[in-house]
Amino acid sequence: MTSTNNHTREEEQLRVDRVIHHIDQKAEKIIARASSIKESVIELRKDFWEDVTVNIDEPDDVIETQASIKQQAELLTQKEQSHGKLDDELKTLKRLRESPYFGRIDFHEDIEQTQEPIYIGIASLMDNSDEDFLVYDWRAPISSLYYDYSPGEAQYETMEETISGEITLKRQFIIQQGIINGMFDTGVTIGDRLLQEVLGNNASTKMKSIVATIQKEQNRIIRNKGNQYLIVQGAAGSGKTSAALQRIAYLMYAYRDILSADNIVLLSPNPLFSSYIANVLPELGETNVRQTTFLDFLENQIRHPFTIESPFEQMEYVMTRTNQQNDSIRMKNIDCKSDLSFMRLLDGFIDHLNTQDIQFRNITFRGEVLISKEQISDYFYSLDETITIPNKLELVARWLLQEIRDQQQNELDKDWVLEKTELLDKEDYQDAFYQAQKQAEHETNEVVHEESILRKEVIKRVFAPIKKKIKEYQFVHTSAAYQRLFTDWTPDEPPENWEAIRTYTTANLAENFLPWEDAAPYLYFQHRLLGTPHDRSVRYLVVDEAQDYAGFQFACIKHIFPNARMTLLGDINQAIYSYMADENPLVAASPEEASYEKITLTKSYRSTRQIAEFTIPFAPGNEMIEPFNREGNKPLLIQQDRSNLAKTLVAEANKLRKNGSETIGIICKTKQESSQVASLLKDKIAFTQIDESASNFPKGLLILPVYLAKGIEMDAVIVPDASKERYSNETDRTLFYTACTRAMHELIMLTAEKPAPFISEVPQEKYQEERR
Ligand SMILES: Nc1ncnc2c1ncn2[C@@H]1O[C@H](COP(=O)(O)OP(=O)(O)OP(=O)(O)O)[C@@H](O)[C@H]1O
Repeated sequence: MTSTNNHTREEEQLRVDRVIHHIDQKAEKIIARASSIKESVIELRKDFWEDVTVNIDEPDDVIETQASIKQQAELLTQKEQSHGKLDDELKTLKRLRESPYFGRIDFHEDIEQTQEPIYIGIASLMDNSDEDFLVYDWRAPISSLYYDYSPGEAQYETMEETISGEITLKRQFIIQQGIINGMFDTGVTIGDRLLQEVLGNNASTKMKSIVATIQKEQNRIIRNKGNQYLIVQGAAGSGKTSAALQRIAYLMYAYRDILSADNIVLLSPNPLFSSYIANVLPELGETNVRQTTFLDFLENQIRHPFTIESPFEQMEYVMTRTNQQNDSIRMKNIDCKSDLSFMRLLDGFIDHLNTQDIQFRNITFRGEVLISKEQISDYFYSLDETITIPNKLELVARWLLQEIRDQQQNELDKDWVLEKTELLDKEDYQDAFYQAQKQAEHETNEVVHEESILRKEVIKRVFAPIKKKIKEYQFVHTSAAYQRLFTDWTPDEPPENWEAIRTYTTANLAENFLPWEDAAPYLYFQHRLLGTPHDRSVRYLVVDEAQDYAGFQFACIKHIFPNARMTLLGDINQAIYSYMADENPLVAASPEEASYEKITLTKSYRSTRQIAEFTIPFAPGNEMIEPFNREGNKPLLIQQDRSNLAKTLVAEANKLRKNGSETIGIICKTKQESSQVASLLKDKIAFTQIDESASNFPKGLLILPVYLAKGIEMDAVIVPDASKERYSNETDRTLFYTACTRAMHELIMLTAEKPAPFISEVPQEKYQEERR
């Protein structure tokens, strides 16, 4: 990599100046257009009622008035939308003005024999003639050259063809406030110098976009097309989350005519993480996609008012259990319900329900049973066995609605109906009057009375909630049907400990409580029973931290979104539960999948070389991990007396802060340990304790359990108890690995006893040791 000379730099700065001048001119024009639209919007709003013909004397006039209002409202919406678009354009120009581009390639096309410098930035910018690109969007097909090739032979794909040629120059820029502050020509691979700069910065409390330094292997993820499942296994800090977000931005660009932010759902591990990444897409000029956690998703989907345990509460149980509890029924329940074999068991139970045992609810009206659950059950089970349960339920619903319509007729002339008409409001009376008049014109034999119309209105309203419940299949008692699985049914091949699991689950259901491991099975059961109202708006699903989904949970997601394309990103080294490993999609991407591709990211960017070299020897998986070459201090292991813990933590935190660390995480194994450390440090140093409700984290000193630190990063990490007592088994290995790999620049571990066994797997020269 060579620094370019001053002359070239001046020329490049002149181009930046020209582009900025062009941006300013363009912005002025847009502002003028926007203000004229704004004026016309104000006018339209002001004169809205003048331009509308309002006449409600006759029914025909009412219809005309409605049409006129609709037309006027549409005009207003159109104008407001084009104003919104101009506003977006202005925002993009503002971002471009700050830093118009970050890269340049000179590409000599084989066929065209042309060579134009191509400048690449966060959005496209055309010249005045609207013919040539002053800046290419980083997602444009030609821009992939920048990420995929060094100078020399290169090619890129357009929609129609592959274009080959030669890159004769590849240049990177750091442009801030319109000034080139750094400029490098690259000979071999892109980015080292720029990457060094970027990665050497302090951690941020919000994730940043990486468009200027996307690496070739990351670009494969970002621009991946064609496969229904894209599975990314990547070492800690290899840029999985970053690649996922740039991929979303890429998809929104590449498929902009058919895909919007609403069609993409991102499943993230916790609210803290959601807010951590919330700025990336807006920074790139894109709208944020729908983000949810799996817990929120389950809470929204499950129809029974259960209290659902959070995954963190489950983890806390798993990690704080005593030795005697290792074999507890809770652990057995987790094993059983996380496994795909439980899904097969549920399928068997569903088959059984097809012939008997579904629980129904009475349909009541004014305190009386209108159609009893027994009648519903009889009707249901009289239907052909070969029809699926959801299809039979549809037939039942149709039958029930017909019964209700008959009942409506029966009730129509009763006295209570007339009494209720008094509760209708003025408009209803007016409506009834018009309708009566209109019908009278057509019906010659019969006189239509307003009263009968009003009665019908009352009946319609009173029965509306019942009909709604029928349409939502609320006549099925899903939770009672589920309960039968554990009380009245014996599977052909009961899982291990089935008796104990039955008792445990029945007790929880009686309390309306779903432990975390039961939540996905219940949702799956609900979907299989009632049918899946496929959310067709979800076209892409991106699942981050995918290693933390049990086999069952992932299969449930696939069942609910059978047509969505999915990108699953995770790191098996950071999986909390070892039992999930064999069924996790990251490990066992099932070959029977229609179309899947697995990409492995091995280069780790977050931590200094010293921290990465310390963590690699005890990484739980066998995947290769390559540290990025950024220098720092060796990790420090401090052996000290337990009574000195508070003193050492305060001293180390202060030292780190003095040396430039802005975000320092004291990462504990559990919430319990976090609370102990917090009470120890109270009044001795300022800190923020992060719990699972946190949706933001500030700079400074943070105390948090490792499972909430997933996906985020800090300048410095202190592990307050790295002893063998705290971290010993294989699950602890992944937790310890996750904690250490959150550190960008500094890693300090304290122990009062023998250190965690994994540390002894690291060659002694890879860390420093101190006794205090
Ligand atoms: N190409 C890149 N250019 C600049 N920075 C990068 C690049 N790739 C990754 N990084 C940086 O490396 C850090 C780790 O990235 P990210 O959080 O996306 O990794 P991850 O694989 O999701 O990590 P983990 O699994 O440990 O949570 C971030 O600070 C990110 O900005």
